Amino acid sequence: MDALQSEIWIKGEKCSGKLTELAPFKGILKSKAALYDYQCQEENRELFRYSHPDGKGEYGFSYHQPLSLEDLINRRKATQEWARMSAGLMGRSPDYMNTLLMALGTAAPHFAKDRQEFGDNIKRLYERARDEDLSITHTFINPQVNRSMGHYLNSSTVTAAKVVEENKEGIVIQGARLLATQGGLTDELLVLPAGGPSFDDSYIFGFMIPANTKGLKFLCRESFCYSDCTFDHPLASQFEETDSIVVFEQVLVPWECVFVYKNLEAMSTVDEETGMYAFLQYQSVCRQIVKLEYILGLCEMIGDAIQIQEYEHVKLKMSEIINALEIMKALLLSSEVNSQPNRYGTVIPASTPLKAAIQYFPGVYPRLIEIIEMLGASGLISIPTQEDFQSEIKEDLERYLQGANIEAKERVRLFRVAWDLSMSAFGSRQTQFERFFFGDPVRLQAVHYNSYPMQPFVDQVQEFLNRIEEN
Ligand SMILES: Cc1cc2nc3c(=O)[nH]c(=O)nc-3n(C[C@H](O)[C@H](O)[C@H](O)COP(=O)(O)OP(=O)(O)OC[C@H]3O[C@@H](n4cnc5c(N)ncnc54)[C@H](O)[C@@H]3O)c2cc1C
Repeated sequence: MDALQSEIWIKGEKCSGKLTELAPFKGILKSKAALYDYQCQEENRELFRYSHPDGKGEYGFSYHQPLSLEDLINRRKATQEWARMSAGLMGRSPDYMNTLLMALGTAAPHFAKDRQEFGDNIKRLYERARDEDLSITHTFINPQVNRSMGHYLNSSTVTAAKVVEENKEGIVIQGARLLATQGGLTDELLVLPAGGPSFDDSYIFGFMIPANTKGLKFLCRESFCYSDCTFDHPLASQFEETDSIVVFEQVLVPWECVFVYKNLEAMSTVDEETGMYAFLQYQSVCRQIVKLEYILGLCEMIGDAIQIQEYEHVKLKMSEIINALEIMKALLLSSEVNSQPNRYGTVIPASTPLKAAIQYFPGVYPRLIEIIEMLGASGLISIPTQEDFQSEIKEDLERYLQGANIEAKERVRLFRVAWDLSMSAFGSRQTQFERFFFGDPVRLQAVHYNSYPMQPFVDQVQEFLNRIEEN
C-alpha cells in the first residue's frame, strides 16, 4: 500500500508518505495485514489456502472456485474465521471483492459472448489477482445528485462517471462514482455499471484497474478514528475502513482491463450467468452472523457486569438477538443445502434465502444496536479514558465504576466496546453501512418480490378455493 502512492485526499490534503503510518489509515491496514498473516500461517493452511489443479501454487481461499458443497462449506468456515478477527466489523475484508472476481472470472465465456477479448480479460484479471492475492475496492453507484425518476444524465455537465473517449489504447473515463469503502487502501479498483435504467451506453462499462492509475482520485470522508488508543477507541482504532468518493479525471482504462463495454445485455444477465450476487450475499451473511455472535456475547457480558439478567424485559431483548442469530444461520444453511452448480461447474449458494437474509439484517441491525443502548444505559456514557485511569482520580474510578463482579477498568473496557459499536461516530457509520452496503433496502425488497416464484402459492390458494363447495 505504501509503494502504490495512490492519490488519496483527506481533510483537504493530498496524502503523502507512507499510508501505513498515517493516523486515519494505519489501524485498518494493520488489521488487514493481520488477516493475510493469519492466512499464511502453516497451521491455517488447510482452511485458508488451496492448490489449483494446474499445480502452479497455493492461493487464498476467497479466490477458490467452489466445485462441491464441501468447497462451499469450507469457504464459509474460512470467511467466518477471518470475520472473527474483526468481530464482523470489517465490511470490506478482502474476501468480499475477491469472491466477486472469482464469480466473474470463472464465468469468462459469458463476457466472451460480446467480444472474445473481454472473456480473456476477466479470466486474466481474476488469475492475476488470485496469483498475487490482491485486495480490491469497488464502486457501483452514481453520485447522489438527482434521483428523480425522470432525471436524464445530462452529458454537458458530467457528474456520474462515463466514457468520454475511446481510442486504440482503451477507454477514457470522466466523472465520479461512490462510495468506495477502503477506497485508496486496496491494490485495485473494480467498477461495474451502476444499477437502474440507462439511457446512454457511455455509462455501461466494467473494468478493473490499479488504484494508482493516473487520474484516479480517492476523496475520503473525515476519519472516525479519533485516536489509536485501543482502550479509548477499541473498535475505531482497528477497524475504521474509511469511505471515499472516486473521481476519474480523464482516466485511461487500457482495453486489457475492460470486460464489459456498452453492452446492457451482458450486464442484465450477469447475475444469472455468474451467481455474483449470491456469492456477495453469502460472504456478507457469513460475516453478519459473526457480528451477531459478538453482539449476543457483548450484551450477555453487559448484563452480567451490572446484574440485570433476571429482569423479564432483559430476557426478551436477549431473545431478540438470539432469534436474529438463529434466523440468519438458518438462511445461510438453506442457501448451502439448496446450492446448485452453474454451467461452469461453480457451486452457487441458493439466492432466495440469501436475498431474504440480506433484507432482514438491515432492518434488525438498528434494533440490536438499540438493545445495546437500552441495556448499557448510562454505562455507555460513564466511560473514562485510559488517561483518567492513570491519573489522580484513579481510585475514585476504581471504586465507583466497578461492576457486580468485575473491576472498574475491565468494566469500562467492556462498555467502551459497546459504546464504539453503537454510539460513537464509528458505530453510527456501522449502522448506516449495514443498512445500505448491499444497496437501497427499499429497492432490494422490490427486486426480491419481483423475482420470487409466486405461482405455486397462487395455485395452492386457487385449488383450496376450488375445493370449497358452495352451499
Ligand atoms: C457506509 C457505506 C459504505 C458503502 N460502501 C460502498 C462500496 O464499498 N462500494 C459501493 O459501490 N457502494 C457502497 N455504498 C453505497 C451503497 O451501495 C448505496 O448507499 C446504496 O446503493 C443506496 O444508494 P444511495 O446511497 O445513493 O441512496 P439513494 O439511491 O440516493 O437513496 C436515497 C433515498 O431515496 C430513496 N430512493 C432513491 N431512488 C429511489 C427509487 N428509484 N425508488 C425508490 N426509492 C428511491 C431510497 O429508498 C433512499 O431512502 C456504501 C454505502 C454506505 C452507507
